[in-house]
Amino acid sequence: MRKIIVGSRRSKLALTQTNWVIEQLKQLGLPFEFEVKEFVTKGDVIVDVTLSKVGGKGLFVKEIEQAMLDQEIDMAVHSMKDMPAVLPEGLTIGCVPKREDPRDVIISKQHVSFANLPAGSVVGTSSLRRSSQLLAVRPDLQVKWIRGNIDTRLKKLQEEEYDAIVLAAAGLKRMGWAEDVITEYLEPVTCIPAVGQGALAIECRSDDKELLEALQLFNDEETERTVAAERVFLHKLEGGCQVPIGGYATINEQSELTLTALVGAKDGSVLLKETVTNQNPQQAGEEVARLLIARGADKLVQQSKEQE
Ligand SMILES: NCc1[nH]cc(CCC(=O)O)c1CC(=O)O
Repeated sequence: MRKIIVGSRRSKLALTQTNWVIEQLKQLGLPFEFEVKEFVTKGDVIVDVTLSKVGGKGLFVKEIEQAMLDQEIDMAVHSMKDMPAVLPEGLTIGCVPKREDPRDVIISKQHVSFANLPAGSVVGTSSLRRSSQLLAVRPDLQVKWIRGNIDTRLKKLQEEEYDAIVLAAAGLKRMGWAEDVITEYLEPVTCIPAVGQGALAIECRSDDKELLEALQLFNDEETERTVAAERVFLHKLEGGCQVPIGGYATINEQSELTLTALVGAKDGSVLLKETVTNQNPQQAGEEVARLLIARGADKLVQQSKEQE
């Protein structure tokens, strides 16, 4: 039986996700053995600077992708939102499992909702997307940068000067911590999630026909289509994480896809949001990008790059 070597970051969340996927693939009867190989990526080592300053989201996946191209590993499970819009030549997303909760959540020390946080409360996040959207509703709050894995951030909330932090529901649910820690779910109308948030990407080599075919059993078409639309938009804007940028798509009973996307100014002074409905993920992503660019989104992205 072929042994599939699965690369994973060493964080608790990454290993939990990787082992969960392997378990699901085994239950679906895939004719493989699996072995996990752990990686400590640049994104895991550099925890003292804002992510956007050290090269962005690619940091979590690059080394694992190189190992895959070098045939040291065959497959990797990533958080979709850590994936750059374009994959390296020779690699592909072999399957997209069903999406977990896409929402952001507030975890507040005193268990008070976002609306009821006292003026001046300190909210921890290192995401421009989260901070700009939250400050747009509550300009009286103070944002303080926070980095590290989700377990580190939960610890910092208790031990450091934060009144609340913002995290993705998905990571907490996958860890089994959601019930214990979440104070409030933020609906996408308030806080558009990151492109791909809550979804996983199973990456493998484009020429690994045997694995690609087997992985199709674990693909969720609705998630694949919604995430595809979001990622087309991301690619058109190519903002990295230097501007507030978000995108969230859903599919209704008529199988129509609705995509809402957001681009903002770094300081939160401008937030542009557009929604489109289209059957076709590629068209939805392109259309929403076009509408936002017509309103100056590309200039916001350009400005933020010049400021770096
Ligand atoms: N920014 C890091 C990151 N990358 C993926 C997740 C988990 C959520 C997901 O899979 O979308 C997280 C933590 C967080 O944002 O709370």
